[in-house]
Amino acid sequence: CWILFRCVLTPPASPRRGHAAVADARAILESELEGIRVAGTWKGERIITSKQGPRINVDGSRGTILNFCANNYLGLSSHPEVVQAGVDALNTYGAGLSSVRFICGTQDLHKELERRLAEFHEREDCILYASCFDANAGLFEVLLGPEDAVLSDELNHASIIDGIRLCRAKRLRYKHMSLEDLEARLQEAQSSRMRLVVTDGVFSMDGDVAPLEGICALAERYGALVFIDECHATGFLGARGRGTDELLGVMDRVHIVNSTLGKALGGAAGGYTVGPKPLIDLLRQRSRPYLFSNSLPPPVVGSALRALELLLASSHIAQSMAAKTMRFRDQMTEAGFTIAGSAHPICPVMLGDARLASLMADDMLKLGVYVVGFSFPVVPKGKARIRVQISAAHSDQDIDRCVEAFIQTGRKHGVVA
Ligand SMILES: Cc1ncc(COP(=O)(O)O)c(C=O)c1O
Repeated sequence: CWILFRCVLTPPASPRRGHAAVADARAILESELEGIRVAGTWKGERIITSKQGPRINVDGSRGTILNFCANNYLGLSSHPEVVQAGVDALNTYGAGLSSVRFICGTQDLHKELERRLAEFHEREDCILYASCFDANAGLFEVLLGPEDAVLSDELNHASIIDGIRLCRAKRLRYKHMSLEDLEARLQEAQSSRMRLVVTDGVFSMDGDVAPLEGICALAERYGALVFIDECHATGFLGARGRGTDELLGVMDRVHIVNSTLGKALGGAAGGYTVGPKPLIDLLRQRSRPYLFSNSLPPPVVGSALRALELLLASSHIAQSMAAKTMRFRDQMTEAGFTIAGSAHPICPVMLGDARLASLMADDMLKLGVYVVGFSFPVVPKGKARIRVQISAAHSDQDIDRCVEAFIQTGRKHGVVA
C-alpha cells in the first residue's frame, strides 16, 4: 500500500523534467538580472592589474590612473614593510591553516595580533574573524536573546543589518543619527533584559560621524550597552588613531567595537571584535562565522601586525592624510562643489542625479582619475554622488589633479560654472 501511494504521489525521475527545471531557474535569474540593468543599478568590476595604491592600472590602461576610490586611508596596503611582513609570514607559517581556529587553525601569530588589537583599542580582549562582515554577522546572535532589545541606526552598514536579523532580540531602528528618536526607542525597550545601541562610528556613504557623546549619555540614562563599527575610523581618527570613540572622548563609555583589517590597517582582509573578556570568550564558543570558517591566512596576519606597528610608530601618516583631505575639500568647495561630511577622508561630491554621477565618473576616468558614482539603492533616491576617498599615499599634486579633473567634467555637465 505504501509503495502504491509513493508511486502515485512521486513523479518518476526524468532527465527532461530535470532540464526543464534548470531552464526555468535560468529564466528566473535572467529576468532578475535584466531588472537590475533596467533600474540602472548594475555594478561592474573594473580590472586592476597593479598593486593597490594612489596610482593603479585599470582595465588595461596604458599609463597609471590616479585612484581615489579605495579604503586605503593610510596608504599601507602596498607599503614595502607591510608587503615584506606578509612574505616573511608566508615563508615561516605557510599559506594557510586548512582549519578553523579551534581545531588546528590558531598560530602564535593570531594570538599576537589579537593581543595587540585589544591593547590598541584599550579593551579587555579581541577575537579575529575572516572579515568585519563576519564579525558583524557573528556578534548579535551570541550576545542577545529574545528577552533583549537592539536599537540600530537606520543607515548602519549592511553587515550590521544582516547580523541583527540573525539574532532573536526585539529589533528597533532609530532615525539616522537622531538622539531624539533613539531616546524614544530606548523608552520602548525599557522592559527588555538588556539593551544594545548599535551604530557605525563613521557612515561609509556620507563620511558623517555618529554623535557618540549623546548616544553614550542616553545609553547610560536608560541602562544600555553601546556598540560601534569602526571600519572607517580605526587607525586614523582620534589623536592616536584609535577611532571615533577616541575622537569624541568616549573610549571608556563604548563597550564593544568591531572593525576591519581590510582598510587602514594594511588593507588585506580580516575583521575583529574587541570588548569585555566574557563576551570574547563566549564568541569563541558560539559565534558561527568564527567556529565554522577557516582562520585568517598567516601572510594577512603578518601584514596587519606590521601595519599596526607602522601606524603606532608614525602619527604623521594620519596627519598627512588629514591635511590632504582638507586640501581636497577646500579646493572643491571653492570651485563650487557640494561636499558632504566634515573632515573625514570620505568626501562625497553630491550631485543628486544618478545618471549625472555615472557620466561624470566615466569622464573623470577618461581624464585619468578613477572615482565611482553611487546611486539608489546604495544611497537614498535623489542623493547620487561620487565618493572620493583620500589616502595618505596621495601627493598634493595628485589632489590638485583630481580637483582639476572635477572642475573640467563639472563644467562640461553644468555642475559648476
Ligand atoms: C561600516 C562597514 N562595516 C563592515 C564592513 C565589512 O568589512 P570587511 O570588508 O572587513 O568585511 C565594511 C566594508 O565595506 C564597512 O564599510
